[in-house]
Amino acid sequence: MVTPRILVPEKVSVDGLALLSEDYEVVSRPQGLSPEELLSLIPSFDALIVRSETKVTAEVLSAAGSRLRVVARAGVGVDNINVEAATAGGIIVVNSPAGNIVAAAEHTVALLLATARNVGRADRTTKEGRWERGKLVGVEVGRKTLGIVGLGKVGMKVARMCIGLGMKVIAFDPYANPDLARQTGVERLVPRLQDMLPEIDFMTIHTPLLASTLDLIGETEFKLMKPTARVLNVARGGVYNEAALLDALNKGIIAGAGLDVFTKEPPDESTPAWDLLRHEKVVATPHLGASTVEAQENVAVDVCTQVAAVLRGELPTSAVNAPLILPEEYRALKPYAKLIERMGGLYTQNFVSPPSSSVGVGARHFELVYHGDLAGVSNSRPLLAALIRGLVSPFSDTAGKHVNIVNAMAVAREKGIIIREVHAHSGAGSGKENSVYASSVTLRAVAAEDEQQDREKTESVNAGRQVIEGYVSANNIYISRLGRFSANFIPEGTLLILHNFDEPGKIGGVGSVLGRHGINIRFMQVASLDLERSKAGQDGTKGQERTQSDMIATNGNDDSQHAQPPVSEGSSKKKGDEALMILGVDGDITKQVMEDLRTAEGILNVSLVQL
Ligand SMILES: NC(=O)C1=CN([C@@H]2O[C@H](COP(=O)(O)OP(=O)(O)OC[C@H]3O[C@@H](n4cnc5c(N)ncnc54)[C@H](O)[C@@H]3O)[C@@H](O)[C@H]2O)C=CC1
Ligand SMILES: O=C(O)C(=O)COP(=O)(O)O
Repeated sequence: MVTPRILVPEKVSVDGLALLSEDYEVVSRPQGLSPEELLSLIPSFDALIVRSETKVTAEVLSAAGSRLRVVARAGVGVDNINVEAATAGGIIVVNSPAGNIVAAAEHTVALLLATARNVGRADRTTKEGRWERGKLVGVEVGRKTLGIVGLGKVGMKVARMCIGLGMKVIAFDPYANPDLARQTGVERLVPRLQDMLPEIDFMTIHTPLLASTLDLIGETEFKLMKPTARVLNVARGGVYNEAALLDALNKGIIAGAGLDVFTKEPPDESTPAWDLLRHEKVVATPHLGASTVEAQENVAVDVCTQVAAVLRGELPTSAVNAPLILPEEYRALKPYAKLIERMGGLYTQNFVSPPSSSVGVGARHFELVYHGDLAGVSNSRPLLAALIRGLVSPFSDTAGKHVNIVNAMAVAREKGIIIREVHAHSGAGSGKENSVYASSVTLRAVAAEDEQQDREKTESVNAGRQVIEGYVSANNIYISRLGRFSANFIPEGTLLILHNFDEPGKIGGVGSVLGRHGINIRFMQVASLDLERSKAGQDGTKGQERTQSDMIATNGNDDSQHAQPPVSEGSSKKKGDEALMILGVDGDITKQVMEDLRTAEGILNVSLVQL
């Protein structure tokens, strides 16, 4: 038998590699490989172990052919790996979700203090022979307010450490577990990003880099901050818009920045990061967040153990692209799992992430109602796992996608999500329009018990606003209801969902905005207000509750998209005048496209949904 070969084109701790070298041939190139070298070497390897510098593109994965079985990321972020292409090629991607989080959090605190006390400049000028005490007066962090964006594993550690430094911590993360945040001492979880901006003295970001977090902090956000505010980034370059950050520092809109990560690493002269690195008000480090002896041992041991497992034909512990459904359940449940996962993704992106740059706060408790034939499903775990994956994925590059039937409950608990399953044995479908389908599913946000006193919230939930219904027909999946609107579309690809007044000219207006930006429209549909059910205030499900799962999710909020339109006094607009336009599009939907759509006449709200 040929000995499996493992390529390691980065510096990975020998403690991990030692676990592999006895049984496998390990080819280590700690200086790195050029993209061309990687392409030519990869076909003769069974496993690839990388950190953040190697770009594992679709081209690399296709050049690998059928021999490559596993790509391991000795760290957290997998944004340098094309996970979709790996999944399509049957290649398992694993990472080390927790091995370096202490290191990343400590580095954040190091940058916090260095930024507050001008440590970088002081060190440089002192070495140059200057003694500039008067120019280097800093600020204290104790009793100051830190705003954390992204209260996941690293964010939570930073919160604990900074509370220890005497800081007041507030946070924004639509998918944070509020109970855990409270127990940790986080004073407040704000429902919208901009709510915290005028208040904070320091900001630190700990989100992954996703379509929804790219340029999360730009010109508008910096302008809302105090001129004394300082910002930190030990997550990923691109979450702060680098050009806007440079401008904010140059114009004194904010006071300083501590940066470990950049859009291009190392930055070259073509990026604003080049000037940021050299800026007087910036303390910069070359992506050192995870670079401690301890963290490197942890992540190396973690991923090398998993690589060995995969090469032995076993399942790894932290697969980023693990299967959702076991093969035997695959055929019967696959379309429903796909439908429910998409409904979860649609929920999060349509109801939780309203179109404005701010992201809202999602519901914590859901009801998942199986109608018709599906009500008889005996093992619904893959369906629940699909829902968790759909709800969580838009906010995560790894946690969401690695949700599978084994770990779904744990992920749900971590996020504070609770899902109540209802098996509706009232014939095929309970809602009027569902009755034509053999099986359909309703996902509805419900008020959590501790929110029952909150009358407004309870009413908004009772009004049945955060509801999605879908069905499967001939193995295709469809959405038949979105909020208060009856619809019929395939939840796939990039969708723009526009809430508007149903008046002539809307379609032309939206078409011309998209045309101007070179966006191709694949399909378009107008969903009208379902007045009957809207009036009833619910979807009338009279399901017989059969199982109750102890799971789940996030913070309740009303959905802005389905709030009443701003009908002015004397206006002739009535409830029935609202509609949803659902467009399937191809092309890059930038912030500018969203802004232009949002400001188009008669448009009340726009969501960008990627499924
Ligand atoms: N500089 C370095 O060397 C290191 C960087 N990292 C990076 O730090 C980041 C965080 O890592 P973890 O804490 O392990 O990830 P995590 O997945 O545990 O936490 C991320 C959190 O961000 C939240 N989030 C997602 N989108 C958001 C949005 N639009 N607004 C607010 N919150 C949002 C999620 O709900 C989640 O709670 C990752 O990008 C990772 O790659 C991690 C380790 C070392
Ligand atoms: O784990 C992560 O996400 C990191 O950013 C660490 O990157 P590195 O392994 O040090 O290249």
